[in-house]
Amino acid sequence: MRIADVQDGDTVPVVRFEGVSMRYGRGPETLSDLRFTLHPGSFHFLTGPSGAGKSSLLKLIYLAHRASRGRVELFGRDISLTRPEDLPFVRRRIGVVFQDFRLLDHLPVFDNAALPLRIAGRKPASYRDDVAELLQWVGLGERMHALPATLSGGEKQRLAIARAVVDRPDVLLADEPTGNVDPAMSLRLLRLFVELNRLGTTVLIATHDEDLVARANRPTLHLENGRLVDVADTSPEPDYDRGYDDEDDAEDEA
Ligand SMILES: Nc1ncnc2c1ncn2[C@@H]1O[C@H](COP(=O)(O)OP(=O)(O)OP(=O)(O)O)[C@@H](O)[C@H]1O
Repeated sequence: MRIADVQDGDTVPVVRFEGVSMRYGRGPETLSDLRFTLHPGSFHFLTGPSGAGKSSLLKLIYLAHRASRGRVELFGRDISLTRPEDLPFVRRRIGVVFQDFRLLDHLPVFDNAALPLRIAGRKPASYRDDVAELLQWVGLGERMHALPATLSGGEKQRLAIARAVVDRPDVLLADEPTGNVDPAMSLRLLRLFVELNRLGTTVLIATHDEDLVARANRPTLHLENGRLVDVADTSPEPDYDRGYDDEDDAEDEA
């Protein structure tokens, strides 16, 4: 699949970049003339060498940074015309896994994972079982009462993922979500992202994990020096379960 392969449809795109550039301060352009569209329910990887601008692109979508040129649309709205007081509502529709996790150190694992639900005003009784099940799935079932400071890097990463997906956001942005986990857990997390996508979430994952990209067989946005370039589609058929079966699940969850 090539980046120009944008499906036509009547639905409003979730993300649309038209000639978007950005720079940090007065520095050179970090991203230049980006044009792409993410349609509802799509699943893309974002690849490219270190420093190519992957995290910066995610920051633009998450509204943590403004474009210096061009037009960024989220959910059909031109972000430059959106009132500042409305931006938190836009952001709430986006689940993010940051490279540095951004966990709340004073809250135990369970409360960190459940935070988006609490912010949305849900009562704990309505989500307790769902959050526990999700934490079980990401291998943190035994660590629900632990504080983040006592978790390994991989555990923190899995907690950050659980928090990002728990409220089934309209969009999931994940920056190197499998950077700290072993290959079996990486596949498990891929299955979580695929399932979330099946339920309707638009997914964009920045990664260096070539195995993950090959297994998922989803279209790729590829950055080089801050510009999107076409990549040839050489992926095999989707194969989420290779080397991984339900018995493994049962063992992990036992
Ligand atoms: N806060 C910042 N201030 C100034 N320059 C920055 C800032 N953040 C990133 N950059 C620069 O922007 C460029 C793109 O960085 P970015 O983190 O987006 O790349 P990346 O593709 O995500 O890299 P990696 O794969 O290593 O995470 C790099 O040259 C980086 O040094």
